[in-house]
Amino acid sequence: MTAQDAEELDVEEALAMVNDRGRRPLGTPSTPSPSTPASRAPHSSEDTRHRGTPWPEARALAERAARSVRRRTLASVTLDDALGLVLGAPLVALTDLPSFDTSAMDGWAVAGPGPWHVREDGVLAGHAQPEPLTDGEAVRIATGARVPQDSTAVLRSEHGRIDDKGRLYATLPQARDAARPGGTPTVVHGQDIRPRGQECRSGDQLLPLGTLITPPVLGLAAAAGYDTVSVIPGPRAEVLVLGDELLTEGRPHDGLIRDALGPMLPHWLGALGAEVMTVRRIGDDADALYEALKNSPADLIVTTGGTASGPVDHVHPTLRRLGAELLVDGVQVRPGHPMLLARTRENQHLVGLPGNPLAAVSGLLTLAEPLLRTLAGRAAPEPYALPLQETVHGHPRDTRLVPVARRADRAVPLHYNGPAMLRGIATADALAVVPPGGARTGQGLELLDLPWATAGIQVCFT
Ligand SMILES: Nc1nc2c(c(=O)[nH]1)N[C@H]1C(S)=C(S)[C@@H](COP(=O)(O)OP(=O)(O)OC[C@H]3O[C@@H](n4cnc5c(N)ncnc54)[C@H](O)[C@@H]3O)O[C@H]1N2
Ligand code: MOO
Repeated sequence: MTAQDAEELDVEEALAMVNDRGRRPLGTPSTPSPSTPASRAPHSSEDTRHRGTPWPEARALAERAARSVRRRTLASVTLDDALGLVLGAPLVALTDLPSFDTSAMDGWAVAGPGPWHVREDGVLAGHAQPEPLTDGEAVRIATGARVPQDSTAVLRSEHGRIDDKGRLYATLPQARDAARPGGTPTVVHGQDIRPRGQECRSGDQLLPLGTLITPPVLGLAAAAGYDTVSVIPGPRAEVLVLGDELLTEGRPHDGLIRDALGPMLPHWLGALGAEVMTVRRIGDDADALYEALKNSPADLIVTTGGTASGPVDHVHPTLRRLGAELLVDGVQVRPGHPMLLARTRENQHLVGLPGNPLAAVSGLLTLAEPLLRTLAGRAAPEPYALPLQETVHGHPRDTRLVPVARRADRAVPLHYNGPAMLRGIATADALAVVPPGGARTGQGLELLDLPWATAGIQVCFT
């Protein structure tokens, strides 16, 4: 595909190309067929209605919900704003790299066999094109400087010696000639010259559409001549923290507790590819929630708390009042089973995370991760499994997500993994997917990596 073809793609086409390359996680069934309306999936059987959607299916539904979102246009952003986004067009070299024959070392550019007469002037990086050399001539040259035309090689400064008559001799330790009696140390043609176009020619595709823009991608784009890059815009997310019992500072007191999700979620969502617009605390006020949902311009609204059926659990009633379509209403996973996914209006979704903090993490990785990843055009992570260091109890019917640390190619289950606890996940590398009934020592379990555990930079993507 040419750069121009790529410019003409819209986001949906770009996403289709990216996502077709994606792989499904272990144990995830194929996405429900397009003929099965997502809205019916949670109600497909009595059992499901009662207990929620099976965990793998919930993830597939979240991914599929993102694919139903209308076409968005690709954006052109400066390199400063591109980190963590995905290339919306292939990165095509705008120049040869290097763009001129370049000295790879500090030393002398030399022409013909030595010894050489050293010219008075020198050549520095960024300077004008030097005069060509003639055989028997050398000129001082710096790393990164343009090599004079007709140079044979660059002789490193530590491999040359200038005699008292100003003549340069090679003192190459590795020169084969030098080992022979009477042999003259010489230089190999082209040595320590990086020829123009060695890395790429102008027009070469350096990276395909769909590449995650990491720090080295930014560097490569700059080297290849880019000021801006075409990207799939990050989905905009809004976080609504519910609960009258939440404090935003100080120690818990009088039955009030600190909001643990407000400080955590925007960064986590950012690491998953979202552009977080706001975090709002709206207490247990059903009207405030309704207004916030009705007026939100976000692609994804994430609520915390209020998903169960207590007297102030307003999420379900408010979604009904809005006429939202519930795509997932409860998931067969522990913790976090009351989590939900709804289509609030065309092209806008809501993920309802349970209020218990680890249950909220479970909802984040079960529903928000596939949705955001797909909207952002990121490829699904390569599925992988590690053997368990020790037995983990399972839920009789539901999947369990258990924080684990990776130690010497084993998954070590962490304690303090109750639904209300963050102490275990705070030192975890991943969540292990424990099948119903549990898993024994040595059994291989699928792991969902935490974004910063594998690529620390991603946490800075917000
Ligand atoms: N009758 C039932 N009660 C509950 C069920 C159930 O099935 N039937 N499920 C339980 C499970 S499991 C979970 S998980 C929670 C989910 O509750 P909600 O999503 O409605 O959340 P809340 O009731 O608002 O809060 C639960 C818990 O978490 C604390 N919380 C809430 N927000 C935060 C926050 N931002 N930071 C820290 N902690 C937070 C809140 O104070 C509660 O202690 O429902 C069970 N009940
Ligand atoms: O789903 Mo709840 O997190 O089990 O406590």
